[in-house]
Amino acid sequence: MSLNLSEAFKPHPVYLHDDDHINFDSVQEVPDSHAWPQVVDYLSDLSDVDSVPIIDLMDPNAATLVGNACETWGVFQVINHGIPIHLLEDLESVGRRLFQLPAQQKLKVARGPDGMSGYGRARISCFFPKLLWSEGFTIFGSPIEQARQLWPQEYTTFCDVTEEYQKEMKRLSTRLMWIMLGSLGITEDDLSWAGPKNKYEGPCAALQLNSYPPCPDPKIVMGLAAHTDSTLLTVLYQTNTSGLQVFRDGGRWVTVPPKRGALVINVGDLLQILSNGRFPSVLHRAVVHQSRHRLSFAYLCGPPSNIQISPLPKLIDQKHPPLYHPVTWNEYLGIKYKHLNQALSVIRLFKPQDGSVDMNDMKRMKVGC
Ligand SMILES: C=C1C[C@]23C[C@@]1(O)CC[C@H]2[C@@]12CCC[C@@](C)(C(=O)O1)[C@H]2[C@@H]3C(=O)O
Ligand SMILES: O=C(O)CCC(=O)C(=O)O
Ligand SMILES: [Fe+2]
Repeated sequence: MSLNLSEAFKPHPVYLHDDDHINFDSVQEVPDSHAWPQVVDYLSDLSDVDSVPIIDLMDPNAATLVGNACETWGVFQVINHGIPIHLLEDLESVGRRLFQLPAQQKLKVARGPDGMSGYGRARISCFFPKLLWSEGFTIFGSPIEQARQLWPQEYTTFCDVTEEYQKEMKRLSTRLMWIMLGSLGITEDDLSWAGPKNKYEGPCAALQLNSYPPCPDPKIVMGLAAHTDSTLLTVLYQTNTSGLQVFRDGGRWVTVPPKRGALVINVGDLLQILSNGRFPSVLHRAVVHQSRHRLSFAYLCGPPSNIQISPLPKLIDQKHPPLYHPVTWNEYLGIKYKHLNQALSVIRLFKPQDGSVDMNDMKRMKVGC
C-alpha cells in the first residue's frame, strides 16, 4: 500500500511558531489574533426542522438509506456499526491525556511545516486571516515516535488504543465505501484499484485528533473553519459535546447532535469526483463552547495515494459526461492546499451548460471561503 502524501504539502507549508502558539488554558479574553470579524451565526441553526439522517447499519434497507443520505446531505450518522463503545471511550481518554499536556510538551512533537504527522494547527488554518480555536494531532500509521517523546515511560497505551482504533476504522470505512458505491450500482469489478484482483489492502488514511478548548467568548471564534474533507469518506467520532455543523442549501448551518456511540460519516471530495457529482462532499465546520473542552476524532480515508481517481465509467453516459479530470490523492491535496474550497472547480472539466456554477462551489462562495 503506497502512502506518501508529504510531497503534496511541500509547496504549501503550515508554520507553527512558538511565539504565536496560544496557551488556551490560561486565556481570559479572546486575543485579536483569534477574533473573527464575522460572528458565528448560531441563529441559522435550524436542526429541529432539518436533521442529518441517522442510519442503523443492521437495517435491511441500510444501503438505500445511505445512498439517499449521500445524495441529499453528503453526511449521515451510523449506529450499530460494530465499533465497541469501550474503544471509543478509550480513544477519548488517551486524546484528553494528550491535549492536557503543557503546551511546551506538545510542541516537542510539532508537525513539521510540510510534515504529515504530529501536533499542530489544522492545515486549512493558513487560508484564513484569523487563527482557529483548536489544536490537532495527526497520525499516519504508528504514533510511536511521538508517543515515546511525550511519555517516555508509558507510551504504549496511546499507541495501542490509536492503532486498534485505526484497525477498526479501516474495516468500517471499507464496508461503508462499498455500501455507498453499491447504492450507485458499483461493484468491486468496476473499481480496478479496490477490487480483489489488486490485493486491495483497504484505504490509506489519517487519524486526526481535534481539540477545542473552552473559550471565554465562543461566538467570536471558530473551532474549525468551513471546509470539505479531501477524502473518499471521513468517519468522525464527535464524543458527547456538540460542535459539528453542516451547511445546507439556503445558507443554514445545521448542528449534528452527538448521539452516544454514533459515528458521523462525511462524503469527501474524492467521492464527489468518483461519483461524478452524484454524492457531493459536505461543507462543515466546528464551533466551540464556553465551559466544555470538546474533542473529536476524524478518520480521514482515501485511496492509495498514487491511484488515479476519476468519474466511474458506469456513471457516465451522453446525459452525464465526466465532470472532473482524473487526479491522484497526492495531486488533489496539492491542489487543495493551493486553492482550498475552490479545488473541485479547478479540476472540473467544464462548467454546467446553463451557466450556473457547481452547486458546491455556490455554497462555498456563500460562506465566503
Ligand atoms: C490527508 C489529510 C486530510 C487533511 C489533511 C491531511 O493531510 C491530514 C489532516 C486532514 C485534516 C483534518 C482536519 C480538517 C482538514 C481540512 C485539515 O486541515 O487537516 C483535513 C485535511 C483535508 O481533508 O484536506
Ligand atoms: O470536530 C468536528 O466535529 C469536525 C472535525 C473535522 O471536520 C475534521 O477533522 O475534518
Ligand atoms: Fe472535516
